[in-house]
This record gives sequence, structure tokens and C-alpha cells, in this order.
Amino acid sequence: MAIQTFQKTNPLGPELWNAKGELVRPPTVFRNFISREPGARFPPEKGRYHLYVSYACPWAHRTLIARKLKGLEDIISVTSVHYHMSLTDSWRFAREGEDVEWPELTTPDPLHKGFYGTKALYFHADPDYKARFSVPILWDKKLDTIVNNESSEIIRMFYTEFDDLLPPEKRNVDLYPEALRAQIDETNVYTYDNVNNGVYKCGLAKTQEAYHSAVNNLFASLDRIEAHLKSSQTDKNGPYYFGSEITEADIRLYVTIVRFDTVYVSLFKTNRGMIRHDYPYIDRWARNLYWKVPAFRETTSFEHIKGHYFRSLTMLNPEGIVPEGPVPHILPVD
Ligand SMILES: N[C@@H](CCC(=O)N[C@@H](CS)C(=O)NCC(=O)O)C(=O)O
Repeated sequence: MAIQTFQKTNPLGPELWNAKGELVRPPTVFRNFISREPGARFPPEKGRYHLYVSYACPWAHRTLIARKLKGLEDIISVTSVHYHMSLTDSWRFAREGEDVEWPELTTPDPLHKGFYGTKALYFHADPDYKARFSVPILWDKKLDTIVNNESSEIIRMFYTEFDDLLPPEKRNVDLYPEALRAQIDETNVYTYDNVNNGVYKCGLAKTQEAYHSAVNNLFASLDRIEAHLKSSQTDKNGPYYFGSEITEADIRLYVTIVRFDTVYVSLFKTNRGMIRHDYPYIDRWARNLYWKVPAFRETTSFEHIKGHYFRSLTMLNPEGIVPEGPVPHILPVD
């Protein structure tokens, strides 16, 4: 495939900002669902689906955590892109025989020989594709196309649609329990706007005013989350967001918090405080997930996270120098 002829689309192109210099994210395009409903175009099948991720990307990180919590490792395969994202060509795969750093996480595309990166996948799925070349991408090997590229929907499919293929202990993992759905949905909106996207609104603000308002909002939100987690940890007896069981709310908050002290504080100028020094309940919650729940630790690569942000976002860090701290990347559990 002649990937050299593809259009150039900057992952951080001008369409991402409004007139006030505030970051505005466009919606994702492929929105199909894997479903156990009879006659579904994308039925759950072992070995049929493949997940393309970046270990650096917080949205892709959600899908890696959900896949592990649900025990889908043998059912859905994974490929990670190289940690470096080009500002003209987006994500790339390792090339055949390339000597990459952290080779266990960075391989060529196992499904399409010669595909350079995510751009090739998107154009293979739709030659007229006009949107972004983002990860995560849930790929159907059978129809050789994209099922979905929106992490919030991909994780929901993982929760239930493969349950018939799973042993009882994994089938019973319920990350979106009926009794908490309204609270989880409300938390998702809050976490997304103020925290997940909130850090990007600080880092990619184009004016002092846009930055000022984003940073105020971010730290007010962290204060509110700190109070919530204090009450979960003291009154509700639980280490998790809603008490004693992990839910989607934990997954969606963790992916930003674990990148906060290591990347966002310096690169995105969210330096009014650090999680480890100023937010003891958020810090304890995050350390517990990282150290005690393998699905969180095993999907967290500080190497890819730091390498990606500090070396790819050259408009914020032109020399691509990766800071050494904080040391350690995350504090021990106790
Ligand atoms: N709405 C998407 C957002 C994913 C996203 O923004 N991914 C970024 C990396 S953190 C990306 O791949 N950007 C590259 C590009 O747009 O070309 C989701 O949650 O799945």
C-alpha cells in the first residue's frame, strides 16, 4: 500500500482550538459495537479482535486496564505503537528488525505487513477517512476493518460482550454495576471534562487567559476529588473510588493521575501542586491501584509515558529532553 501518498494531518492541528485559544476535542468516527445479539456484524469471538494502543496515551490506557481486569488477554490481542508520535504522521509501528527501546512493548503491526502506522490502518478501513489517526483502535481481523476508536465505548464492550467466553470469576467482574451506574455516569462527565481533558486544556492553552482558567478549574476539581476519596477511604471503607469494588470511575481517573507528577506538572504547567505532596487521599488511592492491582501496574509504562510526551510534543519541549524525576515515578504503597 502506498502510504507515502497519504494526506498530512497534524495530531495537534489548528482545528483543535477555538477562537479563545481553548482546546476543543473533535468526536471520534468509528462507533460500531461488538455485540452478543444474534445477527450482530461484530459478534464476540476468541482471537477475532485486535487492540492497537499506545502505552503513553491515557485514553488507550483505559482499554488496556479494562482488558486485563476482565481477563481478555487470550481473547483480544494487542499491539502498541512506538512511543514517539510524529506531529505530521501521527503514531508509527516499529519497523521489521528495528532496534527499538523497550522492544517488549514496541513491535511491527502483526496483522498488516508493511503498514507504517495508524494512518495506514485508518485509510485501509476507509480510503476517504478525514479525521484523526488516534489510538486506541479496536480492529476486526475477520472483516479487516476498524470496529471502534472511542475508548469509552471499547471498554464498555469489554465489560459484558465477551462474558460467554470467560470463566465465572472474570464474568463476575462488573466494572459498571447497576446500583452505581448513575453515579459512575455523572463522575465520568466530571472526570473527563475537568481532569482527563483538563490537563490537556492547561498544557495546550494558546493564551494566558485560557491557561489560567484551565488551571484554576483543574485544581478546584482535584480538591473536590480529594474530598471524595477521603470519604471513600474513611467512611466507606474502600480503597476504590466508590468503596470496596473497582469500577469504571477508577479506570478513568487513574490514567490521568498516574501521569500527573511525571509529565503534566512540568510539560503541561499544572504545577500548582503535585499529587504526592498535596493530595494525600488521591495519592493513596493511585498507589493502591498501581501496587496492588496488576491490571493497573502492568499496563503502566513510565518509559513510554515520559518518552512520548517529552519527545513528541516538541512545540512545548523543543529539545526533546526527558526529565529524570520525579524519583521514584510513583511512591511505594505505604
Ligand atoms: N476520543 C478518543 C481520544 C483518543 C486520543 O486523543 N488519542 C491521542 C493520543 S493520547 C492520539 O492518538 N492522537 C494522535 C492523533 O490524533 O493523530 C478516545 O478516547 O479513544
